[in-house]
Amino acid sequence: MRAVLRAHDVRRSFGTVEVLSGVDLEVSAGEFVTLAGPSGSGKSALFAVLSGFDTADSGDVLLLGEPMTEHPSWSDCAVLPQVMGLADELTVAENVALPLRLRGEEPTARVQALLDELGIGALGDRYPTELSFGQRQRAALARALAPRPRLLLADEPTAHLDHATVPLVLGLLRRAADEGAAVLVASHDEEVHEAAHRRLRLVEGRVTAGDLTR
Ligand SMILES: Nc1ncnc2c1ncn2[C@@H]1O[C@H](COP(=O)(O)OP(=O)(O)OP(=O)(O)O)[C@@H](O)[C@H]1O
Repeated sequence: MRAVLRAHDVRRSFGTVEVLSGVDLEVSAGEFVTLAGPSGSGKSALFAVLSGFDTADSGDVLLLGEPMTEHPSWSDCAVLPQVMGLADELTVAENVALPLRLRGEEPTARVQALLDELGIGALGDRYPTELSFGQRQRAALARALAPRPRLLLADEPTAHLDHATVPLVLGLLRRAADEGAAVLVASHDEEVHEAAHRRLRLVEGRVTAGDLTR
């Protein structure tokens, strides 16, 4: 398997507190990997660095063998942040279609199919502010999946969802990996970790092989 994402000795401090103290990790094409860790351990801080949104103080982040850039394309790296970041001036369907339009494609049936699979097929014409948090989270996932990204980084993708909806989201994340994406998911949700091929854990600023106890 080929590493799509590789981080080596990544360090990041805020003020005098070193949150990431030499993180090493790799996620390969076709893998669904989860990251656990106590609240405040630095999972979101790590995702910000891994997605190019933030810059490490030192260390390397490589996407497809190249240094991570500040704005990777949605096709290379799609991010589902904890704060969902949908564009409020676009409808849900327009939001999901955006990564396709940005690479010059007309939106396809895939946009509606993803919304349908996530149980929000009737909400495509609404604006994000007219949706519940859980519905917005699903719309943001649809947008991340639409361009079939090589790397998908999802921070707490089930945080606002009810029990019936979690399997829909996990099914789509697994399918993205089965179709060749490298998928890394930070979560406190045991159900998410149970669905993973491999589990990691962030403890005291470093990533280790994880287990189901958080
Ligand atoms: N931009 C920032 N400025 C200052 N401190 C920050 C910043 N970002 C994160 N931190 C600090 O880094 C630590 C890790 O935060 P982070 O949000 O990454 O944790 P987390 O593991 O994602 O937590 P949770 O599971 O609760 O979402 C916290 O102590 C937080 O206060």
